[in-house]
Amino acid sequence: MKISDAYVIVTSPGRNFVTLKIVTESGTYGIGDATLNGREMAVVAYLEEHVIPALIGRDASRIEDIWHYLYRGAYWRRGPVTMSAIAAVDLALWDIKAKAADMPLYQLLGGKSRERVMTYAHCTGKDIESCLEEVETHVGLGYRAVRVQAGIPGIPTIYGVAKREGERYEPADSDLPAEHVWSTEKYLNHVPKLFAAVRERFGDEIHLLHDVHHRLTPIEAARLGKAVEPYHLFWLEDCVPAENQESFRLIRQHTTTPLAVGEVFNSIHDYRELLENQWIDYIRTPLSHGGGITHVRRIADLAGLYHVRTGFHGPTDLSPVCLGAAIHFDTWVPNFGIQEHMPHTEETDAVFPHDYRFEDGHFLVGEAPGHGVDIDEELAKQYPYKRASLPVNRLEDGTLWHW
Ligand SMILES: O=C(O)[C@H](O)[C@@H](O)[C@H](O)[C@H](O)CO
Ligand SMILES: [Mg+2]
Repeated sequence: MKISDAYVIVTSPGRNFVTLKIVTESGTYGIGDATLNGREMAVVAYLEEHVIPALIGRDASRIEDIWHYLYRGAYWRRGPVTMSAIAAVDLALWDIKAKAADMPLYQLLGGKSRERVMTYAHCTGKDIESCLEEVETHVGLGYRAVRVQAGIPGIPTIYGVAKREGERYEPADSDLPAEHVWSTEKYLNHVPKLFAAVRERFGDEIHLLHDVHHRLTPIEAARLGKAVEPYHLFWLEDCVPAENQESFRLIRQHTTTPLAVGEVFNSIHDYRELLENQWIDYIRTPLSHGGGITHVRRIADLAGLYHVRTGFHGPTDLSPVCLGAAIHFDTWVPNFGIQEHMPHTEETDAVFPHDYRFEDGHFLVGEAPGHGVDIDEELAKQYPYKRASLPVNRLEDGTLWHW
């Protein structure tokens, strides 16, 4: 199973996606997602200049060896660009191996641990009332879990809420970074009211989640975790920037609100202290940023020792290739928790034909050999790359903050 060709496809059906295709001598091919939102072309260059030339002629069945060749062989370890590039190769190789075995990927991983994959939807509104309407709609669609984010009085733009009513939320929404304003005080005073309103209207059954998007200090995060305890959240996500894993000791000492972290992590080492000290409850690293299946399954296994479950990142800036592979992983992994679900646009779904299905708040894995997601290369050509950047955030006095 020699690799005879490999190339990168950049397409922008509504937003940018980077896809790696690896072809073997027999004609069997696999595809991997290499999209790193706002830094897409860095991964393209890494793949084209440093990875693809080293892949040609290698045995595609040696996934583990190729992983270590790319990881150790780079000398420069970890980092989102490197780990996204390695992930793309890894996902494509698992796709090839499963196709060669004539099996859906979840079978190769160890078979089904569950019949379907619970997802959570994004419910956002400019204020509490419009957010409640969103929850109503999504409960009607069958979701058992919703992420709730609302506009904050006195803050003009806020993470997770679309710019204009009726529009979809898209973070990378301008050529150069848009500038947002942030006030921790206003946010902390408002969020508990949002959760009180949601519980009052929808009762205790539905799972509620919330993303702080790295904006608090540890003691502020502890205050928020305590304040929302009566509304028993499924999780509070990224409550502080997590380079300093030790921050979570303080947060954990103060609150029983479950904590999720890791959408910007790319290595098992980013999690070690968090897991060993039992400071978190869910890991978020998506397959496409964490070195692929080969590496993320090791993180999931380590997490399992500490009762920590998976809750993979699944925004629209990860392509259907990443989502499709994640649904196979979620179907297999013993310590599954939940899967984020932000529906892709029709244009995106047309470029990436796939066999996973969404039904009643859950994903159902497909039975096609491989990870079940393909790319229509002709259609992809109709959507040229356009630079798009994530916003930056400033405090009201102009200080640059975490977005
Ligand atoms: O929980 C989430 O889904 C994330 O926080 C996203 O909304 C990120 O902001 C985005 O993926 C950045 O590229
Ligand atoms: Mg998040």
